[in-house]
Amino acid sequence: MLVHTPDLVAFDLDGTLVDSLPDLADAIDAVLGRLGLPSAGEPRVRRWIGNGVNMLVKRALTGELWPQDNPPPFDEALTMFMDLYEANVCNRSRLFPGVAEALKQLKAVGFRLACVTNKHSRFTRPLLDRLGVLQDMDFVGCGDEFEKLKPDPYPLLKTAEFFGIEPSRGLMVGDSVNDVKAARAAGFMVVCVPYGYHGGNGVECLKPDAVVSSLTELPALFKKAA
Ligand SMILES: O=C(O)COP(=O)(O)O
Ligand SMILES: [Mg+2]
Repeated sequence: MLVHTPDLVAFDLDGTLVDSLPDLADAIDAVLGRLGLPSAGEPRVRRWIGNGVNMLVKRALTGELWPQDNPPPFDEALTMFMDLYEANVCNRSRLFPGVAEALKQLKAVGFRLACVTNKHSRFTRPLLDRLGVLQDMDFVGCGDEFEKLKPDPYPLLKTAEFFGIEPSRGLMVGDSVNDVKAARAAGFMVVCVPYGYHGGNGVECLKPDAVVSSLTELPALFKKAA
């Protein structure tokens, strides 16, 4: 349940708006292959998405979820991944069901919409554009454009500032612990989708204000709010 109807709805990208796993996994496996390392495959890459591109590449090189240092050959692997994924950012990636309709509907009734992602700007706008939803966003903030990534509240606080709204009037819609922690620390409301890349446990464990199985359920949720 939401305490009130939001003035601003900020969406996470990977695992919330877009099922980007197939293209991310293909690019990671291509990098690993070029380095003579065994491929990772979609189930493992799924768990590595969400903390930005540097962390994704580190995780792929080490196989660890929380690697300490930059493992060699990190710089080479990162450059390779950036170029490969940028060139193949939307081969198999698709909007999750209901996303296009929900964004158009929310926009039509006057909500301000943003995409606040840890994804790099080299991938984010081209991907949203290819999937036909970039024009629905009043603001797009990417991982490399903020001083800190989610779960830090900084990206959401900057987004609220951009719109000139109180953080308590903002809603974050996301798929992972990073989104919930960022929203709570910023003072945003938070709703989760269960279909994304949230690791092993269900999103209910993250204690969001609500869980929606499709973004098309958001308007009904807002109607019930004060
Ligand atoms: O890890 C990433 O690059 C993107 O993650 P996000 O869109 O879920 O914030
Ligand atoms: Mg996500």
